[in-house]
Amino acid sequence: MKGIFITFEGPDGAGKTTQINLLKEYLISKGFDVVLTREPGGTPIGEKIRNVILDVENKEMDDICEALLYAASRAQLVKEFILPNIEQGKVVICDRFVESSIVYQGYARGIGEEKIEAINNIATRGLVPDAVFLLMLTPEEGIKRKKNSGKLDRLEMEKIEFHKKVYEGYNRLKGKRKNVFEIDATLDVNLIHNKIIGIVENLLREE
Ligand SMILES: Nc1ncnc2c1ncn2[C@@H]1O[C@H](COP(=O)(O)OP(=O)(O)OP(=O)(O)O)[C@@H](O)[C@H]1O
Ligand SMILES: Cc1cn([C@H]2C[C@H](O)[C@@H](COP(=O)(O)O)O2)c(=O)[nH]c1=O
Repeated sequence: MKGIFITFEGPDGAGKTTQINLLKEYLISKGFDVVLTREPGGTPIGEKIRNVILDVENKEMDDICEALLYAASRAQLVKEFILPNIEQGKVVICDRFVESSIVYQGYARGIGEEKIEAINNIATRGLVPDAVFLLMLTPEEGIKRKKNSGKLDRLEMEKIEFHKKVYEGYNRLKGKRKNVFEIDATLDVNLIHNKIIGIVENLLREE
């Protein structure tokens, strides 16, 4: 059996990591072979790229340079980790994927969705997630959560206007894609988890 590819999206601090870990435990308890990864990063090369992108010292980074670095990390991750694991029949769960680039670089930075898709069609080799869980939370609430939980990276330190555009960008994107499942991230952690399980169970039945 071929594996399944699930991604999590949403503004910073929406609760992706929390839900990814819960979903992993649930699927393992049902006997699935599950692997987790994240973007940017997830491979030795990708983690180096992540450090460059998110370093707060890199204030002068050009927007196109940023978009290409995210795509470079993704290209390595798809080739080295995601595709081989899907081929081996595993459930691959990724913290962010192309949708983040479309929203953060394409919309919030203003590069445009078409250019971001063009770069990323090369990076992903055409791979599309079976399901994208979009955890939606207002920028104010997301940044408050992040500030309470530790240091902010270069993207998280952007002005509130940038985070408002990210929120707007996800709202625009969600209607356009059949594989995107929006979930209210202000709900209780377990309630969100149960909603996700319901959708994943359906997906697994269809496989
Ligand atoms: N449903 C929830 N309600 C309230 N707080 C939550 C909820 N889910 C997660 N949190 C808390 O919000 C903070 C951010 O959660 P988490 O790290 O899972 O978010 P994230 O989306 O992975 O963040 P990032 O944008 O850095 O990837 C953590 O302190 C976590 O405990
Ligand atoms: C994949 C991807 C990510 N981003 C942004 C989103 C976040 O602010 C950071 C990643 O940090 P996280 O704590 O691991 O969520 O990078 C982006 O702008 N574009 C992308 O393609």
